[in-house]
Amino acid sequence: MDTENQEWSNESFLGHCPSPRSLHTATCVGDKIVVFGGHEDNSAKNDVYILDTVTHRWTKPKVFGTPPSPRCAHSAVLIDGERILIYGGRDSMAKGDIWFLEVNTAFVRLQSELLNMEVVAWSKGVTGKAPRPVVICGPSGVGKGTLIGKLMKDFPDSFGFSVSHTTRRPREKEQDGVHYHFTKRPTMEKEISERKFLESADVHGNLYGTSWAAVDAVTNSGKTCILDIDVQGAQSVKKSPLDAIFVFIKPPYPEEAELRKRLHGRGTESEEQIQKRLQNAKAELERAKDPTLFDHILINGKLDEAYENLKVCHHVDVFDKYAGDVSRHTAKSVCNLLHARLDLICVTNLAGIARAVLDLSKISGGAPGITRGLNWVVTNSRANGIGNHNMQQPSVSLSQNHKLVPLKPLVAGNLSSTKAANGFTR
Ligand SMILES: Nc1nc2c(ncn2[C@@H]2O[C@H](COP(=O)(O)OP(=O)(O)O)[C@@H](O)[C@H]2O)c(=O)[nH]1
Ligand SMILES: Nc1ncnc2c1ncn2[C@@H]1O[C@H](COP(=O)(O)OP(=O)(O)O)[C@@H](O)[C@H]1O
Repeated sequence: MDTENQEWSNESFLGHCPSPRSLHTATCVGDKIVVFGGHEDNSAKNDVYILDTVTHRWTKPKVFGTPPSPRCAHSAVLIDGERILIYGGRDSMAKGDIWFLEVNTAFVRLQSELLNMEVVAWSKGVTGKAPRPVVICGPSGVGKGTLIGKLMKDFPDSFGFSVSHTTRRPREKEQDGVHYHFTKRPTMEKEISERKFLESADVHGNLYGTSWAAVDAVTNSGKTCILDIDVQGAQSVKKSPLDAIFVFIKPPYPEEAELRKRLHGRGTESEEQIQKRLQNAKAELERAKDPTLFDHILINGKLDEAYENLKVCHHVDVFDKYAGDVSRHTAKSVCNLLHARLDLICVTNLAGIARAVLDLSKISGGAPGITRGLNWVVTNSRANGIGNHNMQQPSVSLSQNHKLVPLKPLVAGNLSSTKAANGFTR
């Protein structure tokens, strides 16, 4: 439809077009239209297609991250020209989850430039302050594996390990898929060139890397993701949007002698390999002095003490997880919320019974990890007052036949005036 001349035309298009479908969404992003999901022949879909309205060409973009489950009848709205928020929908059951399809974030632009193709990236939306991933670094033999093992054993429901890929040979007790994904160098190099890795590095003569899938598997389960990677990897992750906490583990003095003793005690490396690891340890300890990289430096002298200290680093985050709890919101924070109206999305069911506002003003993270900091405010639209709010996710019935609507900015001025531009009263 030419909206200037008010004329319909039947256009032809090039490229890889989506199969016929219904109940999908088509979201305008500049000159492009991004189509997601929908319904075809009794099954829901979760694929993504992009139509360039200038060149009239369809493309199936390269997709990073784990996509949401197939769905139709969902809602979609573009946020800040960068990412499409996808809410709810259904396959055989109604859904109330939130996803972000990043179409123009820094991460997507970089990947698109590197691959010279259309790229999109999925990130799961999480309400409240979901736990931040934790990157653990330290020289070989310092006790990273031992400390992480204790944490995972004591808190299996809270922490999940990002299983790296490596080209080194498995040690006697190591299991493929649990400690590492053991692979061959040509295979890993090919996968790195296909951009399946968040970061990778040559360490002690072997390739190591964290795949997007490894991080997604943990973050999508809602657990805190723990990454055991070297300092080069930490530097790459620092530049990514993963928003992690960085912990460096140091040996007690004399550092080199202690590492040598522990590596000999572990008995998993040859003398030559131990020498190489000790040599690299010097550089790693030096790099750890960079005050911009690490949030916490822990000395693993007495194991129990180091473990208690490590738990303190994590506890900060475990408590953060609950800081966004609905019950903690006060009337004051709702007023603040109204001031951040450009960041709000309204969800209304067609029966008009209930209305929910999703506050996006505090979101953080994003692909390749989750997007955290979302908050729901449910209001009773009949009462038309945000005064009798409660903070909770809409019921699943709200997840059908809904629409996502970006709210308009408030009129300038004091909120205590009787009525705001959108009809909400205080
Ligand atoms: N960059 C990067 N480093 C990794 C990864 N996985 C493990 N490493 C690091 O590689 C180094 C060697 O690990 P490993 O062979 O298990 O030996 P260990 O450190 O002596 O237990 C350690 O510094 C690990 O932190 C990864 O995915 N990426
Ligand atoms: N605090 C500690 N004191 C003494 N030995 C330790 C301590 N922490 C770990 N170890 C031992 O040191 C060796 C290396 O530990 P490991 O966890 O494999 O190190 P990393 O994963 O950093 O290479 C293991 O044999 C482990 O039992």
